[in-house]
Amino acid sequence: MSRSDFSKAKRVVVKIGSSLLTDGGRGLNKPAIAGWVEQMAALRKHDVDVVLVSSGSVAEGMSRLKLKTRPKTLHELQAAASVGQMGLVRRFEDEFQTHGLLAAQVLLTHDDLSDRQRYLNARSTLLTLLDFGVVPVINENDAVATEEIRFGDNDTLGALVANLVEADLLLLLTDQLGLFDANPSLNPAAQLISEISVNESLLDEVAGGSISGLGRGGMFTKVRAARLAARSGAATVIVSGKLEQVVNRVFAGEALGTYMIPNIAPLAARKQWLAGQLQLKGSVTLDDGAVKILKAAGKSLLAVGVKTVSGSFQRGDLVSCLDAHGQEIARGLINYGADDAAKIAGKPSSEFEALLGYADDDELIHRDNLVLV
Ligand SMILES: Nc1ncnc2c1ncn2[C@@H]1O[C@H](COP(=O)(O)OP(=O)(O)O)[C@@H](O)[C@H]1O
Ligand SMILES: N[C@@H](CCC(=O)OP(=O)(O)O)C(=O)O
Repeated sequence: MSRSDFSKAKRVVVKIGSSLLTDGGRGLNKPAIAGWVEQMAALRKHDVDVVLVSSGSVAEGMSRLKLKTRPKTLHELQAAASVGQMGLVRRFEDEFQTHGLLAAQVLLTHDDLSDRQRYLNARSTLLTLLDFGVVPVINENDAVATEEIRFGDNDTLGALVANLVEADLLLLLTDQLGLFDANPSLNPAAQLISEISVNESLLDEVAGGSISGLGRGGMFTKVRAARLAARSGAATVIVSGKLEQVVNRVFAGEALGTYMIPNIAPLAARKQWLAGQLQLKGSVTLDDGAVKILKAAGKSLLAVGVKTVSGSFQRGDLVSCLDAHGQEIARGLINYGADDAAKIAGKPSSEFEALLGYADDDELIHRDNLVLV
């Protein structure tokens, strides 16, 4: 896909970051919100489905509660988010209404998307809203999201939503012109990267964290988001939400921001869901033979190829498969808990019964539950 194809996109996820929405921490930037909504409404007029992922609940809550700095404790953050979310959705609802559009609030936690059934439920709800012509306004359900079940940043949430609704385009609107070859907030000589493949390993070096105290993930999570989105074939553009008519101009193919080219083979729907799982419960280190077999794709992981097991996980948990250098090569849902996996590591399945007193699946991780990274 090249930039000129963006105009053919039928479904787009627009993510607006905290750094941008909050007018430097002084509550919501209302004129800017009106501007983005106007542009999204223009897309709707051309029958493009629009899903909005908006941050800003904590920042708006801080402003309403007159807190000068971002709260430190989780409960204060959750309280601030609950207060702020009211202002956020109200603002979007009012703005969409002026264009004759309905908005719907959808709050998600990581837990909602890591459970396959709930993932599918969320998908059906979002698709139904789009069928109704409604613009879903999504944020993390901060009021209940504890550390273990948080996305933490909305870039990741935006990418998983792009997977869920099979969007063509993910627009990450932020406070910088795009992704630079170094953090421009720290290095004035940094250069904007106009286009780059999501596969490019350089990305891991240049994408730093957020220093504003408002945003959470910085560019690190935007790069990860672009890679996740690419798994369902979505193109990602990281671009400044401060540019005049930015959404329409990106749609028209103008070379703004950073286009993260999704040139990886898209995964089947179930594997996209697996790839979007973030909470690893442990890891298994493989011998070189098993690494080769997994990389050749399409094969299950057998216990015989495992050298060591670490972490405390249960059957069905997500674990990482590492090579001898500790590099992750795949992740998947494991068929044995950590203690049993350690007992059968390096052994053929014919010995499982003698070692464990029972024999379950032959595979440690079945190929349907395994995804290369
Ligand atoms: N290579 C980079 N290019 C651009 N910005 C970067 C880079 N590395 C780190 N950053 C930081 O990422 C910030 C944007 O991320 P963040 O504050 O999380 O915004 P948002 O709320 O929009 O997600 C920038 O303000 C900048 O400080
Ligand atoms: N969900 C929270 C925090 C999300 C957040 O800050 O994300 P981001 O703007 O992507 O760095 C909020 O609405 O304030």
